[in-house]
Amino acid sequence: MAKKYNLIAIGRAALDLNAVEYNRPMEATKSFAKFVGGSPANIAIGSARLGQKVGFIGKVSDDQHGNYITQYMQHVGVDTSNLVKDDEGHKIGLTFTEIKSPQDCSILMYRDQVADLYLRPAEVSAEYLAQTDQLVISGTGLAQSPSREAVLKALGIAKKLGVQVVFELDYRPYTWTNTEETSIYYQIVAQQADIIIGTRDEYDILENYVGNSNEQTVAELFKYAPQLIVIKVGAKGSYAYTKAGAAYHGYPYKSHVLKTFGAGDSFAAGFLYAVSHDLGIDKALQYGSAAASIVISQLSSSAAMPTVAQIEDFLKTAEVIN
Ligand SMILES: Nc1ncnc2c1ncn2[C@@H]1O[C@H](COP(=O)(O)OP(=O)(O)O)[C@@H](O)[C@H]1O
Ligand SMILES: O=C(O)C[C@@H](O)[C@H](O)C(=O)COP(=O)(O)O
Repeated sequence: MAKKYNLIAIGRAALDLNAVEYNRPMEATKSFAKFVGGSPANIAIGSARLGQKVGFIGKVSDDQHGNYITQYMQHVGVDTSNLVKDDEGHKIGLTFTEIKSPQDCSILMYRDQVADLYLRPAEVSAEYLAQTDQLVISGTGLAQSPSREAVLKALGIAKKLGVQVVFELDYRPYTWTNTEETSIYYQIVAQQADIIIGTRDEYDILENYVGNSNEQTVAELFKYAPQLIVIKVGAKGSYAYTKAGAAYHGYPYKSHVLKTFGAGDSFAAGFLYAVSHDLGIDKALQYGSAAASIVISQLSSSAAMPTVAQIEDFLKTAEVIN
């Protein structure tokens, strides 16, 4: 019988405050526009925009910002029954963005004592996870307890129930104490995940070593559960590898780039949509690249997530970056 959800994501839902005045440093930016953010929330929203049935496990502040995030996610069709309100006064995470130029963008995160990292294991429901085909785990959820144990509980339940586990490495240094610790927890989850998605730099963090080739990285991970591994390299595109030995190159598409953040989350939503619909790995990489090109041409990450029709339209005229 078909499950109620194609995908449930676990991790942070937060706020993006995106510079409205571009091409200047943050010090000179006066106006910021508010959007829902947080990598797993962006992936959930992107997936819902693509018509996937989506749920979310997380924690938001018990205030106007938490209300806004919950309401926005409901508005785009993400189930928020397991997006709980913090009862200990923790606040929402904030991400300020700086757009100095389309090539020179950065984010500044305020993530001290943020509500998402206080998600408790007791707030992860096996009944909820039994209703999904896929669980998307964001690496940042492993950064601190009790969120770390909540994520590991979700992983254990998913494995027991045969739910496909996707690990989005989503490395944000702000919330980690040191990279050795990150590597330990990343390896625990990566070795049990069915699909891993991350940038080359994030795999270096996972390995706690800089210098491995993609082939060395995937050969090591394929000794464990993973069946499909995606390694992204920004404007140079992406690579996908299967345990059966196939390798694919995802070409990036030309875009009227406004800013580069949001690329990874939209890529994940597009890629996972195509994988869930058995469209093949080449198509999945095309969907990921196209979704990313669309999102980086707009101010927001979450609000710019494309529909399937937008991706298909884009691909009709898309030009590959060589
Ligand atoms: N400047 C760019 N122009 C076109 N596509 C891009 C650009 N930057 C990223 N992308 C697309 O987005 C994907 C993910 O970007 P990447 O920067 O690797 O991830 P993240 O945003 O997670 O750091 C890339 O594989 C590529 O398809
Ligand atoms: O993940 C965050 O908390 C910040 C995001 O909401 C923000 O939109 C962003 O930086 C997304 O960038 P990406 O991970 O490169 O897609």
